Amino acid sequence: MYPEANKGYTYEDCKTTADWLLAQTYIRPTVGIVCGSGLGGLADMLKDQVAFNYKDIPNFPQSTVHGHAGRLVFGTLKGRPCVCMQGRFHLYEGYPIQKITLPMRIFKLLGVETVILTNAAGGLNQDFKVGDVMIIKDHLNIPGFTGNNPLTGPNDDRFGVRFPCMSDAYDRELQQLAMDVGQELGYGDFLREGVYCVLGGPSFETIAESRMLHKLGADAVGMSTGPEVIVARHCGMRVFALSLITNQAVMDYDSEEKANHEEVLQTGKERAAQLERLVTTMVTRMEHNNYA
Ligand SMILES: O=P(O)(O)O[C@@H]1C[C@H](O)[C@@H](CO)O1
Ligand SMILES: Nc1nc2[nH]cnc2c(=O)[nH]1
Repeated sequence: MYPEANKGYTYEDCKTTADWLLAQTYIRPTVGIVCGSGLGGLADMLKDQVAFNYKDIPNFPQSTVHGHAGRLVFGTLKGRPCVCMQGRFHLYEGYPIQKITLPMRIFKLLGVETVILTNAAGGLNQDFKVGDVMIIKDHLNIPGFTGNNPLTGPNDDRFGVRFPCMSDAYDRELQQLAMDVGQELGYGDFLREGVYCVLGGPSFETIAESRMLHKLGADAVGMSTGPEVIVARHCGMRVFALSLITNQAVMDYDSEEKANHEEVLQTGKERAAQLERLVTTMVTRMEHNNYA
């Protein structure tokens, strides 16, 4: 009924991977974290680490992008059991969309209840500056507009319903928590909120494309996160996501700026410490407030 290309991993495939991981570590994570480009330092915050190279995990794809180490790290953040992807997968690496989102289903089967995703993104909102941290309140999933949605293909009800709602994709309590924590830590000057737009990449946007995306309501543009959020929500996990604005999308024909991956990684390095503190504090508070 469905073309072979749209066949994702089965429930049993996902279970094989999750059971393999559960057999290798006593840590039972309730929080899953995904590190964006240049933001892998988040994983180093975990204590009592048990780490796996992606190449050693059954069914797992490999990281091919500089700034994505390709390690799955289990550990604790202030006592709370977590699992952290130090490196994610992207459509432009050539993986089918079901493969880049597979880790979300593995998270679910490991017992994860809340997913925190980070990414590097280009700023479209003219009020944003490089180094700003944008709490994602919604997304535009452009690959989905052309039928490239990670839930395409047979639906397995053990994961979730055929037609999942996405108007509540980004958990509002967790957005508020991030705002509160950010203000307390003195990050108010660079903390923003907005709409993230996913494109397939790997080419950065033309000036006309950036202008169009801005007109469509996007505040930042990137190459990930949206598909992962769809799969995480499909299987009932709470989602919080943020973008580090690593560069300004070029919107002006007189501009001399040129988007490049080195700048993306450099901005990640410069903001890493604050981002790590924000996420760590949020995870601690989630526990106190019985989030998750
Ligand atoms: O994994 P993320 O979304 O953080 O990575 C972004 C998009 C591209 O992979 C890369 C471009 O510099 O950064
Ligand atoms: N598509 C896209 N992805 C990014 N990741 C980091 N910066 C950018 C950008 O400007 N555009």
